[in-house]
Amino acid sequence: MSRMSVELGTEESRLAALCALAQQTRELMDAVALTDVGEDDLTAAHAALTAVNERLRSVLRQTPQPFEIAPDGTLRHLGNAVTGGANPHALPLLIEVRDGGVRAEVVFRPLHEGPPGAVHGGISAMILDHLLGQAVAAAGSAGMTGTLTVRYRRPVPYGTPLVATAEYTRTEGRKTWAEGRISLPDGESLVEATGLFITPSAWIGA
Ligand SMILES: CCCCCCCCCC(=O)SCCNC(=O)CCNC(=O)[C@H](O)C(C)(C)COP(=O)(O)OP(=O)(O)OC[C@H]1O[C@@H](n2cnc3c(N)ncnc32)[C@H](O)[C@@H]1OP(=O)(O)O
Repeated sequence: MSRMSVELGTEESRLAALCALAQQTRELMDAVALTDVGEDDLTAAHAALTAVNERLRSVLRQTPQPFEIAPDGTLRHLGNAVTGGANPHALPLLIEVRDGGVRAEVVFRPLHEGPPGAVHGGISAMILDHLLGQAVAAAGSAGMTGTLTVRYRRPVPYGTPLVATAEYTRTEGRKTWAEGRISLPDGESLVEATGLFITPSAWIGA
C-alpha cells in the first residue's frame, strides 16, 4: 500500500483514483478530437473503450459527486462541470477567492472549438457563469443564475493561457449582480459578462 493511500484513507484514496481516471478521460477526449490514425486503430480503440465503459457502468451512482467538506475543511464539488476534478467535462478550473472577487487561470483546448480555431461561445459563457456565481457566493449571497449577459469582443483562442475573473457588484434583497471577463495575460478583454443571481426562496424559506 502506498504512503498516500494510508494518509488519505480508503474513500479519499478512491476519490483520488476517480480524479486520475477523469484526467485520463479528458486526455482521451482530446485525443479523440485530434486523432488522425487509420480506421483499424479507430476500430480497435472503439472496442477497447466499449469494454472500459461496460466495466465502469457495472456500478453507477444516481448523481455525480456531491458538494462536501473535504478533509482539509474546504468546500469541494468533485462532480461539478466546471471545477470538479472527478468530472471529465470540467477543465477543471481552480478558482482563487480574493478581495471582492474570484480569479482562475484557464487554458482551453481544441476540444472546446466552436468557430474554426477558436473556443465555442457557450463554453466561454459557462466559465463566466460559474465565475460570477462563485463571486456572489464569496460575497455571501449564493444563488442560481437568473440572467447572464455575454459580450464577445474577440475570438477566444485555445492553447493559450488566459485569465478569468469576476467580481460581486451589488445586492437588492435576494438578487445579487456580478460581472466578469476572460482576458489575455496582458489584460485585453476577450469576453465580458454580467449576471443576476437569485437566492432561491426555497434556500432561505422565504
Ligand atoms: C459555492 C457555490 C458556487 C457555485 C457557483 C455555480 C455557478 C453556476 C450557477 C448556475 O449555472 S445555476 C443554473 C442556471 N440557473 C437556473 O437553473 C435557475 C432556474 N430558475 C430558478 O431556479 C428560479 O427561477 C430562481 C431561483 C432563479 C428564482 O426562483 P424564486 O422562486 O426563488 O424567485 P421568485 O420567482 O420568487 O422571484 C424573485 C424575484 O426574482 C425575479 N426573478 C426570478 N427569476 C428571474 C430570472 N430568471 N431573471 C430575472 N429575474 C428573475 C422575480 O421577478 C422576482 O423579482 P421581484 O422580487 O422584483 O418581483
